[in-house]
Amino acid sequence: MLRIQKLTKRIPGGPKILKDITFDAFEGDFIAVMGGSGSGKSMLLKCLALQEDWTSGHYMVDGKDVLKEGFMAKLQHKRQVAYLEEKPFLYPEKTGLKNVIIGAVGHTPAWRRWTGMMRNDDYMGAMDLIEKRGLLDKAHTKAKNLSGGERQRMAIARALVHGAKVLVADEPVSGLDPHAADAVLGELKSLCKEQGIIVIAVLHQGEWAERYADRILGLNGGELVLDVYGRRLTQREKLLLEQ
Ligand SMILES: Nc1ncnc2c1ncn2[C@@H]1O[C@H](COP(=O)(O)OP(=O)(O)OP(=O)(O)O)[C@@H](O)[C@H]1O
Repeated sequence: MLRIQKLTKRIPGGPKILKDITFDAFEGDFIAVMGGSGSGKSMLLKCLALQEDWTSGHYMVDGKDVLKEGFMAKLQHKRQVAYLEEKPFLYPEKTGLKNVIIGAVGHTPAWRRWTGMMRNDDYMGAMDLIEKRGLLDKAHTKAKNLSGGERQRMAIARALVHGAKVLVADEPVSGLDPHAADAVLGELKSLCKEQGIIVIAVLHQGEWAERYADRILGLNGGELVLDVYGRRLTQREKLLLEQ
């Protein structure tokens, strides 16, 4: 379980970008984050993935505040939170499989990334993840020849290769056609329901959020202005995100 208490982020010498954000997330939750441009959505995900320092707040993971723990505990938490970018980088000349195995910068020794050498258990683990994403027939296809949706699903496999329990995804379906977007979001949903992974995804389109997420968090000007469970947003709530 994650408990985010009063997360505040201020850029040194600049304004507060996130202000006292507080919410809990439980195993298997699919949480959509919505808000206008510049409302702080990406910064929230980066803070959750510990890619950005918090100015203040408490980040409770299974009862412990990871911000107060030592370097190793922070590193361990970082490994448990996978960060999926809007357009994840895959090495275009390498196969989907190799990308899944060696692409996770920071988790794989540099010499193995450069040489592409793989251990048998790396291979089996990656193939298993690829198969679960329904991409077995694409495992040996070069990344440059994968469709946008396939690339995104391959990137999901890569994000999970180190056993993440939380997946934060920044606009994972932006630029995809509706069919591919459905496949990606269906994939994220099944990770929540079947494996208990917490997914926190920035989704621009309300209809995706309403169809797939259990809960919608709304940001405006760095503040949490909405926390809505299992229902469509009202017109008034939609306006809160725009003002
Ligand atoms: N490193 C930084 N230095 C200064 N300002 C920053 C920095 N990172 C983000 N910001 C500012 O913080 C605010 C929130 O940024 P963020 O990227 O989280 O917005 P967003 O909601 O994801 O927007 P969009 O939907 O347009 O991607 C913006 O005003 C942005 O300019």
